[in-house]
Amino acid sequence: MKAISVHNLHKHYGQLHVLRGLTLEITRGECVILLGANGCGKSTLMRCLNGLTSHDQGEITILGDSLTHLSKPQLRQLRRKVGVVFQQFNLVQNVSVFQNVLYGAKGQQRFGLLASLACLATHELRERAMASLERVGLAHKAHADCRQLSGGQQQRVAIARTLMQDAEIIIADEPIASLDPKAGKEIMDLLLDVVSERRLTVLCTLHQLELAQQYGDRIIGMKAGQIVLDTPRQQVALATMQQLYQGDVRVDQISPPTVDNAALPTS
Ligand SMILES: Nc1ncnc2c1ncn2[C@@H]1O[C@H](COP(=O)(O)OP(=O)(O)OP(=O)(O)O)[C@@H](O)[C@H]1O
Repeated sequence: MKAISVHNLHKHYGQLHVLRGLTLEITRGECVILLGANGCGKSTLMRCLNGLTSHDQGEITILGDSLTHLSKPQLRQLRRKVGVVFQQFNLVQNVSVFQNVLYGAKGQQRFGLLASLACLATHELRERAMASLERVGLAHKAHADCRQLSGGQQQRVAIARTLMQDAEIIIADEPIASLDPKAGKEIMDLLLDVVSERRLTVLCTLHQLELAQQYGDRIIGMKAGQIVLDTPRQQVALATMQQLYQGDVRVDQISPPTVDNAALPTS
């Protein structure tokens, strides 16, 4: 079954035509890395997939449900199945780590931020929040203020929050962009471990081409609002991916996937 299906997607911001007939399918359980130069429309696509931004034309189907035909309550329900991890972590800064994770359960049992602050969560939810924090190695920081954490630790909290949410799909928009290389690799390792344990589907944008090759089952490349590269990671050469970032290369000049990759890891 397809986790994500996008057909002929268009999105404008005023006169700016950002997504230009984008079509994409992601099967359940796949880990897909999305590459593309600044401004090509990656974040806009991610936001459309999560229903945070509305699209102008085209069809998005998430876990079998078309976003176009959902009522607002149904959309809210569907959003719970799509966890998001952002570059800026998007944590509530003036509350504890534990409360941030608990907040991932919003929508379950009419549970929201106010309830998390007022400690109204059930025993079961609180146990799950602590187990999520343990899974990301931060149980000992449960009562710390998020502002006291490093960037890598804050991203761990964001991942724990998606675990709490019981998401089936994780959309990660440059999750390691603000981290140093070591912390970035640790976060990618954690994310991919969690994803494989729970058989989740991932769509993750990165700008680090070597990491894309290391972590993606499949690599897709965007240019000017369209998918111009779509290939299993074993079949993509670094040079092909680099073409996505060369400003003077037109969409129709991106090389097709090559199989000349003796130097690339195969697993
Ligand atoms: N809310 C908005 N209103 C107007 N223009 C926007 C808005 N969001 C994005 N844009 C513009 O749409 C284009 C695509 O932006 P988007 O953030 O999707 O690109 P991106 O590929 O994610 O870039 P980056 O790699 O820098 O994050 C850019 O030109 C951006 O300035």
